Amino acid sequence: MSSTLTDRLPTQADPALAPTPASSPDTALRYQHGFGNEYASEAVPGALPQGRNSPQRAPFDLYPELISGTAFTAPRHTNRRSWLYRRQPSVVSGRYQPYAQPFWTTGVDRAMAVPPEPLRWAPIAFDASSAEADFVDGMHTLAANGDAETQVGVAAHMYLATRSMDRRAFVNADGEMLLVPQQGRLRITTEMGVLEVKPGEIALLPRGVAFKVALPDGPSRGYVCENYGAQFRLPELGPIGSNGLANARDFLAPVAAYEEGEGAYEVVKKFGGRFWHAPMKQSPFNVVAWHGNLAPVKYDTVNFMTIGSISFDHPDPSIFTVLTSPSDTPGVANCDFVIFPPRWLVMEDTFRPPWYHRNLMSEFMGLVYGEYDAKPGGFKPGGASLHNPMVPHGPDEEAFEKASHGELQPRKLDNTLAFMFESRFRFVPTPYAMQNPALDEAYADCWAGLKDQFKP
Ligand SMILES: O=C(O)Cc1cc(O)ccc1O
Ligand SMILES: [Fe+2]
Repeated sequence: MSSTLTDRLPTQADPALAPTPASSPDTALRYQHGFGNEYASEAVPGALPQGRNSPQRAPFDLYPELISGTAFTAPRHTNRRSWLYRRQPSVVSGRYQPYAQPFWTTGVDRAMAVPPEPLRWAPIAFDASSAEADFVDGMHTLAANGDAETQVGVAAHMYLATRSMDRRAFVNADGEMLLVPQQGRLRITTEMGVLEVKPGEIALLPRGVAFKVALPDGPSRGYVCENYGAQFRLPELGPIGSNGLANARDFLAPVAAYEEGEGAYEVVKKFGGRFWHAPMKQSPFNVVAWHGNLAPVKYDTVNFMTIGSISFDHPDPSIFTVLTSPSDTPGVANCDFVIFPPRWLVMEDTFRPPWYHRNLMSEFMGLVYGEYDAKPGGFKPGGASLHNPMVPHGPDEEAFEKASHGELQPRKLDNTLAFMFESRFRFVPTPYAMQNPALDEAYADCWAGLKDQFKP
């Protein structure tokens, strides 16, 4: 059944709308700028009520529906909600039945014995479980912590998707989803409109907002942070000042777009760690206008204003934080999303790669493209590494040798994008991850040759 999206030009009711930056590849798509703004968008002029949210009858007899991503009483600076004006409310649905998705797990698995040593995976391959899988069925949890019931922790997943979702939608009631594509673009249709992301860009999809994913480039792979905790937000900038790192204006939210075309939908819902599905007679992408500050957004990491040392020493990687999900303890994140983008290294008399270290925080890392300076050989795009609390790690032998003896000219680390999901909670790898042929049994050998070179 074919369907088209009505994506008419924005109207006066779109004050936040500005042209998409020239760097964007999305010629057909339009976006609104900003992070956590009061966005407003109409696919049909006049569809947004003015001056109130729920008039006795909304324009064009649309149904107003409020989606609250935070408690009604959350402090104003964290409060997120949007008003959707739709052809039918979301509650119009068939009955839910259990749905099988065995590779997508939720929260800490206390029965799992986690080795207290560094773990690393080669690129996770498309295997039998991902043949003929869409974004939902192709999701594979590599590691998770916390508990969706108590709204604590995150999971690190890898999607291995070969099929677009057609008349199938997904709703995650357990957490928001931060998508980090590694191979192939994703065209993400959401209740609030359509976003397209390519490797190097990220998408942040709010908890509870229905979406579906099409794959314009065919088989697609990438990483997902499913966040059961407080919503990701921009970090405080402290002495950095009022500009820098990820600037709010570079985040892009979609404009309202509703789907036309006939045919039933299947809605798959993740709810309390279990999966359910229900038939729907209508498309859930039936929102004609919306306003509010809860919205899916995308962000191109080329816009990250990277700050580093211009004197000496290697700074803590918190300087590369794009988004943070705080926990109840100040400064100790439920999860930080940190990137290692192209940048200049200019430090004098400094061992420039990461130091050898142990950390209270747990570090799940992935590589979108290029080489990571601490592991030039062994860490590959599409792979992953996991350094849990107090697990020692650092540059491999090759990186140590080069960085200890190389000439300290200014040097550009170019064509590289690694990232880290850093959490206060230990990541527990899944059986899928621990039994995966990509698990690098020889990871520890990359440090084995580091000799005692003490010369008193
Ligand atoms: O371990 C890693 O590779 C991530 C990391 C990078 C860095 O520059 C400093 C600390 C750190 O944990
Ligand atoms: Fe580290």
